[in-house]
Amino acid sequence: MAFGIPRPVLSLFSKALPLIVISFGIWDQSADFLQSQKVEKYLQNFIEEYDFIIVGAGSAGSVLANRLSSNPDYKILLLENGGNPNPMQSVPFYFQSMFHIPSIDYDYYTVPQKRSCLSLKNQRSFWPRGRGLGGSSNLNAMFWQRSSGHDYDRWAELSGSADWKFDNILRNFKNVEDYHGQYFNEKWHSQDGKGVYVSTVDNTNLVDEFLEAGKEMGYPTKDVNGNQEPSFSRLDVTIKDGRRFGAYPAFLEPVLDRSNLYIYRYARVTKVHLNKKTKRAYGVTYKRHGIEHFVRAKREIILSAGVIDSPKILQLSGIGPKVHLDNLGIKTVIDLPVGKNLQDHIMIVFGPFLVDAPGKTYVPGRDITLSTVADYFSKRKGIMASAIGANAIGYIHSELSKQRGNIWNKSPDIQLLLVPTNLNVPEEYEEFFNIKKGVMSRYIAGLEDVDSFMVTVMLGKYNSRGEIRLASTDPFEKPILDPKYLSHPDDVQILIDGLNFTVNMVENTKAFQKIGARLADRHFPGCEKFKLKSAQYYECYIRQFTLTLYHQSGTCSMGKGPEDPNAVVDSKLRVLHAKGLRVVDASIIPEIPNGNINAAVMMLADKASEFILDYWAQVDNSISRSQLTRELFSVGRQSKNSLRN
Ligand SMILES: Cc1cc2nc3c(=O)[nH]c(=O)nc-3n(C[C@H](O)[C@H](O)[C@H](O)COP(=O)(O)OP(=O)(O)OC[C@H]3O[C@@H](n4cnc5c(N)ncnc54)[C@H](O)[C@@H]3O)c2cc1C
Repeated sequence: MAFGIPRPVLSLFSKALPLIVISFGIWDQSADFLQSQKVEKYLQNFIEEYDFIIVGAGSAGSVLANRLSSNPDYKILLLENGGNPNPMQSVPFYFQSMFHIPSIDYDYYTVPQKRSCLSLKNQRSFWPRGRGLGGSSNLNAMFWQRSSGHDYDRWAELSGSADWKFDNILRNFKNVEDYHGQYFNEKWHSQDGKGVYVSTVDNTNLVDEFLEAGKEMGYPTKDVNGNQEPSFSRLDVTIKDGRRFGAYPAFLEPVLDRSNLYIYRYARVTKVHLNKKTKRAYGVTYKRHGIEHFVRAKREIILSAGVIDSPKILQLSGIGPKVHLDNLGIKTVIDLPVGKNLQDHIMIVFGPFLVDAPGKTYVPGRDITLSTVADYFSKRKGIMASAIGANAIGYIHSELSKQRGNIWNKSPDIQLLLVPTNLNVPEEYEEFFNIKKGVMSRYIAGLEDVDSFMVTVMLGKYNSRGEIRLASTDPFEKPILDPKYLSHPDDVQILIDGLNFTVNMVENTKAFQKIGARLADRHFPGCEKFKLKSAQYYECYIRQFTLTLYHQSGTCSMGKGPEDPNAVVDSKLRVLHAKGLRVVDASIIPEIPNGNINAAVMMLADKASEFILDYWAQVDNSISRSQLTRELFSVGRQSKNSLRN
């Protein structure tokens, strides 16, 4: 008989884990410091120059560095503010234990939200963001979701370019994945050993019940990563042999020996320099181990610092809303809506749903045994080989969406995620999500050892719009983040529909009735005055327990061009009115797709690399190199046919 590791021991372990991570971080940074000293003298005497400078080595930056350095004629510099991925990040089960550790997480918080996040400390949502080679792909929950094709057809509409239609980006999705999941079909997937390794989660607790219940509700079991329709499926993840497989092993590690790819770790970019007259971006300032440097770009600078830091760097460089920059005394070089259009996926962790079927769900403290741990480290299997135990997913339309009609021409607006795990480590949850002390333990009091599960209900379409602004001109100060969660009434209604659907599915389908599944008969703290399962109760739950699913996007939105008041970049991701400057990361997303966005970010980076390589191949074929250099650095005397890029 196996004995569970008691909850206090689990708790102690999750507190000790950061120490191991921090120690590695100190060692890694010191090693980088010593190594950097070798080139420091050289750097002080010369201005370095590269064809392309990529800022940020996250999901997007890693793809770009890989693709652009495939041309040996191009000299690429990749500047990354963090170090190597931490070995502890490879264990999927440690997912949330990696939050708040400065060497790997930026540890951002929003400003207090007005009518949402009520159970969170100071009503502030905690936004972890990954730091280091691989960026947020080192810190994420590893769910691999492409979203609905309709979402990309919408990008094409918003950008005015057919380049972004689903049919025209399917190739890019295939380019970035190495698919070993449950639904291999070469029309939709690629399995060529390149790209991110995708598998299907191997723990199957409650999966049959969930998929059967989905069918009873009218949703077939299908590949949600092919031509997505409203349907249910087991969950695909970026996990290989029980280990996280992020952007670093997929795109950077295989090309570290390319002699034309230079990677500076612990290098934080603080400014992009633009020629005042021509608006050509010609270099960046970065700080590495306390020393400031300037480096020049011959062809392009590409910002891939993520949805928070790319707009921040632009604003610090004078590219942003004039009113905001004026307030801070920054001279506006280009007036653009940088930082606006902030979107996110709100998740409501809903439940607990109790079941009369012992062993069907994970009860930490009972089911995490020494042999679970031994199994993981010897066979890389079991609950520790998944992020939060989540193992199945569904995409549905809200009632609101159905009422508005035409559902076959638009993407499902709700995602459901099955998490067959009891919430019995309340203190950890409070810490992970910045929840007020005691809220979770009050909510689950008495249910700690009961078999139960949760369903996360995710708002697939974000109708509210938030923004990111600088707090000051200090590049090291965190910016002001305001998602304005639930400020649009549709967002509340869609989530209410999602909670309603979930209770209906759990309590009224044969598949779940067989195991006696039902919503626990208790109120979420703060919602006691509402009748359980009423619309008012659901709204209260949603406003109390508003959590992010960490998919912030849209702050340097792609649009139709200079006439589009919402656009920061055009359909080729070039910053409007500038030359030699692109943004390529989650910030260019004009409208958030309905699935987790890592796949979309890698896809868009692959697409951007095609734009860049095609463009420069044409340029190189049409003019000589010396002419090219003259073109790029002529100050105030750009020739008539000067390059738009
Ligand atoms: C906790 C968490 C869970 C998530 N779960 C999932 C999931 O399960 N599935 C999914 O699809 N998506 C998930 N996501 C979202 C997804 O991982 C991100 O949207 C995606 O990785 C963003 O990629 P990016 O290239 O835009 O930015 P990032 O990957 O964040 O990369 C930005 C990089 O730029 C670097 N940088 C920042 N500022 C500077 C600077 N000034 N100078 C130099 N470098 C800089 C950063 O250190 C970082 O490495 C999750 C995200 C988080 C944070």
